[in-house]
Amino acid sequence: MKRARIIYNPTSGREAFKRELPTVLERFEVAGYETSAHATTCEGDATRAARVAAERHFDLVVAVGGDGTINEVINGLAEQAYRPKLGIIPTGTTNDFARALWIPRNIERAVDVILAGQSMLIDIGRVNGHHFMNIAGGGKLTELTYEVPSKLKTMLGQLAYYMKGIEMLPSLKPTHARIEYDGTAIEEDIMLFLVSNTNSVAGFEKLAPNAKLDDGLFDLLILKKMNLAEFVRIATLAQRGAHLDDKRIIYTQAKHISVETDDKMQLNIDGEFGGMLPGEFLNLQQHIEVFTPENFLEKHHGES
Ligand SMILES: Nc1ncnc2c1ncn2[C@@H]1O[C@H](COP(=O)(O)OP(=O)(O)OP(=O)(O)O)[C@@H](O)[C@H]1O
Ligand SMILES: [Mg+2]
Repeated sequence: MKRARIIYNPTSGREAFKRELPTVLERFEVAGYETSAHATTCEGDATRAARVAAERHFDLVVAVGGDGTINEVINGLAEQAYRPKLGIIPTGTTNDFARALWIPRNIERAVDVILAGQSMLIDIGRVNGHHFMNIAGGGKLTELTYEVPSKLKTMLGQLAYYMKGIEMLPSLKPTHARIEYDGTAIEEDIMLFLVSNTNSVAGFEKLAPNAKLDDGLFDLLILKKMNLAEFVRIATLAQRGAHLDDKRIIYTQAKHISVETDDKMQLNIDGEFGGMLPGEFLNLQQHIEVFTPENFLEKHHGES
């Protein structure tokens, strides 16, 4: 019999999962999985639980929560020689990663996707010993993702980011950076940089339009030095993916990226604080096998 481990964060965004847990367990059992569940108790607990599930050779690990929980689960799996397949039930606040994979937010529908059994191997990133599935980056504005309190995100959604973003605008200033990507070296005064694996970032769905989940490459987006008005204009353009032609933007793809800055710069990993730069980013190609909806796979295969 196949074995599944459900790892759920009881504190993520919508706290409705616990009520549905018996139904979900039942559905996995009926589908032929011997299934157990673990409620996370604190930060880092999902990483431990996922590592144990890999060591015990579970067939399937289901991450239930937001991007923070999925990131922790992936960090538990990534260094293991045997890695269970990954199912996702998005019950977080923003759910960027689930959105990028077209995984439905409805719990029953998300279970349907896992039990339908269609999966793909996706790339993940590693920087300074931490793994990420969505995005990493640096620059004052990227601190938004963890500066905005969870409660406010739940109440206001995207609006919470805008409010906090506007508050931070006056403090944005460039720093001198040395960036190397696959053998090319540049030096620039930059506002921020993003190393992305998916095209869905903090609600900007066209920020890195060429990002593919399994090509072994990151999309690297760099915003050069600019004044406030230019910054606001580019942010507006980015909403509809019209920012890439601007001369203050560098947009390229690479497998290996390193970034070093003159001023202290925090590293953001999948929306959480990830220590300080410098950073060395490496793409681990097709490293995790994740269940996705059939229509997403069709779109994906159509493009590649
Ligand atoms: N029992 C717990 N009590 C407090 N925090 C927890 C507990 N279990 C897990 N956590 C932490 O909660 C953090 C936030 O969870 P998660 O990212 O899943 O939800 P979210 O922030 O609401 O969603 P999103 O990231 O999609 O906006 C995780 O980084 C995790 O470390
Ligand atoms: Mg989170």
